[in-house]
Amino acid sequence: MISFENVAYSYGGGELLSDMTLRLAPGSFHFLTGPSGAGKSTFLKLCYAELLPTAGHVSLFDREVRSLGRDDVAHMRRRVGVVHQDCQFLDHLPLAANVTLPLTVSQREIDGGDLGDLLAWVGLKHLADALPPSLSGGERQRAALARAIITDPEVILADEPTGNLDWEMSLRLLTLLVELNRMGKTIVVATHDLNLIRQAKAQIAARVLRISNRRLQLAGADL
Ligand SMILES: Nc1ncnc2c1ncn2[C@@H]1O[C@H](COP(=O)(O)OP(=O)(O)OP(=O)(O)O)[C@@H](O)[C@H]1O
Repeated sequence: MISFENVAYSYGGGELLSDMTLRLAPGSFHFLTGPSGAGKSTFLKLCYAELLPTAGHVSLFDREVRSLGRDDVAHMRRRVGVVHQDCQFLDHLPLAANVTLPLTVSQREIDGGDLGDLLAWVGLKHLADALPPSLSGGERQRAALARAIITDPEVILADEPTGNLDWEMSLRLLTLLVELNRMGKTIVVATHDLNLIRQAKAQIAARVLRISNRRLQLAGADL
């Protein structure tokens, strides 16, 4: 699905990420950990071609990202759903319209029943008409997840999706991600929350990647 071969990334100073080699298999579930500023968000941006590596090769669905034109990137992005750390919304549009925005911009539509099912699945059907500023942190995160999966992507990348949530809401979000993985989606979740990782590992065969000293390591079974 996504592969890195000796990938490095630098924002201009020294290398932030160095010599990373990895293959994310279809249907896998990975957590990505590492200290603040280690480069977790940067890693995810490399995964969806928001950034291009400064050395090495990133392939998305067997295509080298540097060879992709603008249309190819747009097409690839539909196959990758991203839940951003800050999950921004258009505040003047109701939640339902925000969730369907990725379809609207590509001039596609969703059946009203399917949208209702999706909102019900994330527990937000009763808030379909609410404006984003009135939503709680947990509601925003679940809306961001619904928006990320409305295009039925094969891969879901989530950047600190439980960052500001209490434990109960974090578990609720984790359950949704686990269900998506059981449906066959490939998932990568960047998180600081080791308890969340332990909880997930009790339910699914999740692997834990750690960025340490610019390198990618596979964390041991102790987590
Ligand atoms: N656009 C940018 N230009 C220059 N430096 C950047 C840019 N974006 C991020 N950085 C720097 O790169 C480093 C890694 O940032 P990144 O957001 O990838 O880390 P992170 O591991 O996700 O951090 P956190 O856990 O705090 O979210 C940080 O030092 C950050 O300041």
